[in-house]
Amino acid sequence: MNRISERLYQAVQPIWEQTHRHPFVTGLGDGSLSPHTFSFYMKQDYLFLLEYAKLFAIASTKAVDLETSARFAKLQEATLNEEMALHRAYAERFGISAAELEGSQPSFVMHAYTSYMLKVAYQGTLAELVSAVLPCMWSYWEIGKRLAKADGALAHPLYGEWVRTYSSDEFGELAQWLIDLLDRLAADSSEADRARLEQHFLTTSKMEYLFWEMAYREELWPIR
Ligand SMILES: Cc1ncc(CO)c(N)n1
Repeated sequence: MNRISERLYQAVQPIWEQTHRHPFVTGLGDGSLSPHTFSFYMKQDYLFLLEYAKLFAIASTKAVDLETSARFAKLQEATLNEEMALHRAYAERFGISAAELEGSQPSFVMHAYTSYMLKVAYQGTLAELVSAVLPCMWSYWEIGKRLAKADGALAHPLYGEWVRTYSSDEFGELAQWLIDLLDRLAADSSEADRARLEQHFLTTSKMEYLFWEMAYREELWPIR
């Protein structure tokens, strides 16, 4: 099969490599990241995941077969109750309540990123939706795997749990399922359709980078 995922992976390499070198990401691995900055990130990521989970609900309604529809419904459930539970547990350690997390002020980048994906989800095909949401999962898996190899990163008292979550086989299987699904959905698509999928994938890969940058700068909006 002509796997579109291979083409997408090649296309985003320059962006993903920049992401691996970003000081927020390297700081998670060597423990040099400030806890205050991490807590800022957690609040934005909590708002992000609340919107991200909705994308899976939309995907579930766009899926044709039972298995795909059910997997997306389960993915929404796991995002809200498992991935976001990690954030709630982290927040508690910082003395931030779940209500406070949900009531955080949304940053410009969080807003722009989730709005883009929701637009694609409402207007596009299931393949388009998947191509837009895939960099989130796939790039986190790549980051998790890379950080897991850094000395002491898995055992770090503050950031170890983050690294363990995103480098886990369980998270990797989810990402791989989404990659394989996109390959199947795009198997017979035209070059014009494939180019559109690549555009979404590039756009949200850049948004991922900007999300790290926003968190590192603790920037809510570039203008007051
Ligand atoms: C911004 C962002 N991208 C990806 C993930 C992984 O689901 C996450 N939690 N947050």
